[in-house]
Amino acid sequence: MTNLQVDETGKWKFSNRDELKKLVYLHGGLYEALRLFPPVALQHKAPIKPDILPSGHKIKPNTKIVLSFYSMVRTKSIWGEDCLEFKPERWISEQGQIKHEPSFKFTAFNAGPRSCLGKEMSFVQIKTVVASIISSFRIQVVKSHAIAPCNSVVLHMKHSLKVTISRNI
Ligand code: HEM
Repeated sequence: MTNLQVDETGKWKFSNRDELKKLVYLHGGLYEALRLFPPVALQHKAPIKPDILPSGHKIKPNTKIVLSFYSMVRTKSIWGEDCLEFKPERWISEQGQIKHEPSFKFTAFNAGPRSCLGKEMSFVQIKTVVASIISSFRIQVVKSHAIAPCNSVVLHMKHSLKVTISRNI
């Protein structure tokens, strides 16, 4: 295992997954973004035979149950009083290590046997790309820009995201 390295142009170099695991705050920021804005914001399931939900509700076969992941992350009983806040620290333990949450609580990749097969791979890619970009560029959201979610199957931004980009000196 090698340390994070900076190449001759000042950019970070990553040669293996262990190095990416050291970027704890980046991990927290990415998980927090996916927590508050899960790309798959709604999910539906239907039992093939009669079932009883943890709430006690009896469900007939083929009844469609819609789960709102978008609402779950905004529920105090699940994520706490500060559930609406963007807090990367939520994902960092007191020892400064990455903190894990059960997949039935952090549902951005779904949970159970049909959960996302690309979760680990997507984080390797996202972390590598984001770390490379922010080591070279400074990105700031345009203050007057209205940020709003768009009604669609996959959650995306109604007015896109306007930013200014400048080179890190
Ligand atoms: C941030 C990135 C990603 C997010 C948030 C995400 C989220 C999800 C979610 C919510 C599901 C369940 C969909 C459903 O049941 O309706 C899913 C399934 C799946 N994802 Fe991802 N995904 C991501 C990236 C990827 C990547 C990069 C790959 C492949 C390299 C991938 C492969 C799959 C596959 C194969 C399934 C179907 C699993 C099954 O049905 O057994 N995903 N993903």
